[in-house]
Formats: sequence, structure tokens, C-alpha cells
Amino acid sequence: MNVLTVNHLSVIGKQHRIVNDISFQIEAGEWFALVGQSGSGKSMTASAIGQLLPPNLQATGEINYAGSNLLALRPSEMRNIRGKRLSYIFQDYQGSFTPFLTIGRHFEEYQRRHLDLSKTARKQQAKQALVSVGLSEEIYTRYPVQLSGGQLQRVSIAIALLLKPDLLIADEPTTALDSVTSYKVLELLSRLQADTGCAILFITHDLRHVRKYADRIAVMKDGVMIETGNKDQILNHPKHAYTELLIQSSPSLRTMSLSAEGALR
Ligand SMILES: Nc1ncnc2c1ncn2[C@@H]1O[C@H](COP(=O)(O)OP(=O)(O)OP(=O)(O)O)[C@@H](O)[C@H]1O
Repeated sequence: MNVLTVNHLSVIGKQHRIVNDISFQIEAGEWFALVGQSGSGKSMTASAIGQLLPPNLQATGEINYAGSNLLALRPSEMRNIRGKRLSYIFQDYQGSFTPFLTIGRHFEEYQRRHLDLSKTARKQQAKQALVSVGLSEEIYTRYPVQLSGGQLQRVSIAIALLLKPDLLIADEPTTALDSVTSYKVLELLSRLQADTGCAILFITHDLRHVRKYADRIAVMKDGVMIETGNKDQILNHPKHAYTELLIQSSPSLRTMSLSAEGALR
């Protein structure tokens, strides 16, 4: 069953077409990776899904989710879906936090917008969510500046998954983190996906990040989706020269793909 169906999506600016007539589906519970080099249109695709495009850009086509075409929804209807059934985590997690509000207040604001819970229940739910992403309950009373990048990204994930969305859009969530912390965040996402059954649209320019986790991969180049397929097919038998180039420029993948070829001989 598809959780999201994108048909003929284009993102258009005054001068140019940033995303050009792309179509894809995300199945319930799958890890769908959108890869491509910087500027290929991945983030604008992700933003179009949640009506988060900058005001000078417009989306055309259809994005079907939970029985609605998201592009046709009023902003208030979209706000209701965003955060509740469809959540985001971003590369710039720091920008998602207000420096003078505690982590607890960030949870509070989110919970009050979407849930009807008592203050005590909200606090309890937030603390449980912190523990579920491997953080201590004490983080609840801390300020963002008192946390490391990895801890803050974990808090973003805890908030994004609080209402058990059907789809989590993770736009380069590990780009600003060191490699060990990135690895831990990816492991965490994978575990939480198994626990909650949510689908993940995972955006990255680094194919290594999808090797272990993705079920399917779509490759974007200059606003066009040039290739989509299951992970093994894309990584071991890319059809497009550009996909080959992405793999070649990712050393550990090249080794992996060569050894896979060797094993087949
Ligand atoms: N507000 C805007 N107005 C006009 N063009 C924009 C705007 N925002 C982004 N773009 C352009 O859209 C193109 C696609 O950007 P996008 O952020 O989707 O790329 P990306 O594949 O996500 O890259 P990255 O990996 O660097 O985030 C880029 O050429 C960018 O310059």
C-alpha cells in the first residue's frame, strides 16, 4: 500500500524549473532514499510535499497523501496534517529550536498544538519520548545550547515521532554531525522505524548513508528523477551513467559493488 503518491510534480520559480515532472510512490513502512548531488532538487521536492516551499516557488502536479492532494489543501488543513501524520527532521536542527525555551517547552508547544492532554500527561509523554531516543529525562529542563548536535537531533526525532506519523521526511539529518554521531542517529531512526512502522523519505547526497538502511532509492539530477529501483538494483546495476558516477565517487560503495560483482562471477 502506498502512503504517498507523487504524480508529475514540478517546482517552478520565476526564471526556471527546479523540479521537473517527477513521479514516485512511497510504500507504507519503507525507507525510501532520495539521492543526488547538491542542487539537484531533493530538498525542494521534500518541501513541496509539506507546502513548505519558499514563497517565490510554486508546485504543480499532485501529491496524494491520506486521501488528499496536499498541493490543493488550505494552509490550515496542511498544518493539521504536518506534524501529526507527516513529520520533518532537517539538517539544520539548530534552526528548529528557540534558544531561550527549554527542551520541555519545545515539546509543550508541539503537544498543545496537536494533542488534548493534561500538563502532567504532556510532561510524562515528553520524558518517555526522550528516553525512547536514548536521552535522559533530565534533558527536559535543559536549554538547546546545553546539548550537543547529536543530542539535539535526537530531540528533533523524538518530537517528530511523538504522534506516530505515517511518514517521516528526513532531509539530510546527519549532514551536520560527525560520522560516529551520524551512525548512531541512523541506527536510531532505523530502530524507531521498526517500532512505529512509519515510512521514511530519507534525503541525502551521500550514497553510503543509504547502503544499509534504504529499501528503495530514487536518483535525482538537475530536477529530474533519472532512476528509481530497489537498493541492490540501483547500487549493483545502475542503469544511468550519473548513478554510476555517484557510486564511483563514494569509495566504500565502489568496493562493495565490485565485490558484489566478484561474488557473482
Ligand atoms: N527560494 C529559491 N528560489 C529560487 N531557487 C531556489 C530557491 N531555493 C532553492 N533554489 C534552487 O533550487 C535548486 C534545488 O535546490 P535544493 O535545495 O532542492 O537542492 P538539493 O538537491 O536539496 O541540494 P542540497 O543537497 O545542497 O540540499 C538549486 O539550484 C537552488 O539554488
